[in-house]
Amino acid sequence: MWALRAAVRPRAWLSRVVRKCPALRAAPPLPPCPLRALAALGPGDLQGRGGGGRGPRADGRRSRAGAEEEEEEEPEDAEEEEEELLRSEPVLPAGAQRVCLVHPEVKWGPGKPQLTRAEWQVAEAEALVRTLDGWSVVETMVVPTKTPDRKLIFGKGTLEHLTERIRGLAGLTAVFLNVERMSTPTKKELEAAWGVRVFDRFTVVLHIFRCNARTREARLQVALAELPLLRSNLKNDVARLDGRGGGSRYIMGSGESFMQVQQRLLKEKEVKIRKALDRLRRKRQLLGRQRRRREFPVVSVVGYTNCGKTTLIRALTGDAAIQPRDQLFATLDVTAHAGSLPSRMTVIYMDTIGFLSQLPHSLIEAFSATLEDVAHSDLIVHVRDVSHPESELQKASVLSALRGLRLPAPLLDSVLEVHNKADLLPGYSPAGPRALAVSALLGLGLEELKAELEDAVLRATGRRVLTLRVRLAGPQLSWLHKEATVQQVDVVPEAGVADVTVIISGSAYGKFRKLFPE
Ligand SMILES: Nc1nc2c(ncn2[C@@H]2O[C@H](COP(=O)(O)OP(=O)(O)OP(=O)(O)O)[C@@H](O)[C@H]2O)c(=O)[nH]1
Ligand SMILES: [Mg+2]
Repeated sequence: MWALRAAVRPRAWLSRVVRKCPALRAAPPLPPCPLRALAALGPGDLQGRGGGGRGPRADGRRSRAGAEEEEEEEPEDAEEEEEELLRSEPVLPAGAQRVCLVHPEVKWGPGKPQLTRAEWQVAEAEALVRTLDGWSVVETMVVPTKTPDRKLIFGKGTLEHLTERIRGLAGLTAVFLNVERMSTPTKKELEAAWGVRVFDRFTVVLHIFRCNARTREARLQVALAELPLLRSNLKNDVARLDGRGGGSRYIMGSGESFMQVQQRLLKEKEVKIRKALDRLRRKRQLLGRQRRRREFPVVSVVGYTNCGKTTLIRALTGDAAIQPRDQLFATLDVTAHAGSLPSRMTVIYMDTIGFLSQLPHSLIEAFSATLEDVAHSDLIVHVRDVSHPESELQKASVLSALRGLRLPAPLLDSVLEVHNKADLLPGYSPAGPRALAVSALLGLGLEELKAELEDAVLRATGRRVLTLRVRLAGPQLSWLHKEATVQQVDVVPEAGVADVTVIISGSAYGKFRKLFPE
């Protein structure tokens, strides 16, 4: 869920990212850079950075805004320094894993999750595992617990029974314990008891994010989210060294122990990452301002992960270079794509990162700034996978996350719901207003959706459809072509005039009246 500029990277850089993440499930090969540049223009950067200028301005004119605001100079070695910050070992092992999924079910008490059901949480955890290439769930165990906050999560008897079952599973290589975050001592004890590596949801989601992050901002955000893990690993390493009498020793002449040096290095790394992120964020904000000045209406497409946001944008824009994938968190970078509505009005669709219920907190914190752009859009489209058994719960998590973004009230009130994957539910029709059923995959219901989008965008942006009489000899007609969307021109030759139907913003209409006051 988050917005950022998809930078066009040199090919070598892309292949390095892919190589670093061998565990990602069969992601289709990245298209060559020029294609990617077309598919993933950054917010507002509609000329693309070296991307060949496929902007909504089909007339090939350059935007006015570009020169008006100075771009902040990036320090020369910024990119190199960022690459250095991003260099670290993957958090999960490479290669195939045979996983036992253990889901602690809290049946009662304050720890009982609201709204969710064990089967759904289990299905979601299984989907997370399946997202990683070569990983499979060989056994799923839903294990009751009254004490999820205790060090070992389960009561003594339950844990013994669980350990026996896990130890009895042939060929097991890891356990995915479906808790948000596990402390290092818990992890160590469980690994010792079960004889395989144990991961929590934070680690698994983080690894998926790491594999899917493409842009500098997304990669830096993952690196920031990774720091708590590095800190707890450090404690672990130091405890081990201490056992051998090494961890608390002073490094010769420095007056600092190994632990202190490592902590200082991590702190310095955090400061550098935050600084680099700030720099990229300021750039994004600048691009956003420029985009707003260009006055293309912006439609943010949000929704639960895997609901079909990217597929819908591909269908609405006809941009075949956009790559949807049957994978959780396929989209990690917010990208902008130009499309046109029935009246030929150009809108920018922002593809965003998907929501997940119980997304680990530090990941939310690391990525939340990229959702800033949603707050600046003119309309939000909430895509829902209505074929999903827990579609209502997914809707509730998305709405609660949207409320958390403190969006302007009119934007929140005007959310348009798109009920996607209707092809999987023959005869489906949405209940309630402001909702439309579509199949983004099969292209069903898209014309109705575009018409609805157009109405909603006109309402939200104060644009109007007007028919203006202009003199053919004067500059009005070409001015309108530049500053508004011309829908129709009816020439009245005997009078030397034309009736021009346009979609025009309030400010452009004001300018028109001032320039041509007859
Ligand atoms: N049957 C059916 N499948 C669809 C439809 N729309 C999308 N899908 C499939 O759903 C899967 C996810 O689609 P995406 O468009 O990548 O979903 P997303 O919401 O962008 O996912 P993330 O970026 O991971 O959050 C893909 O396998 C799509 O082919 C639809 O209308 N019908
Ligand atoms: Mg997507």
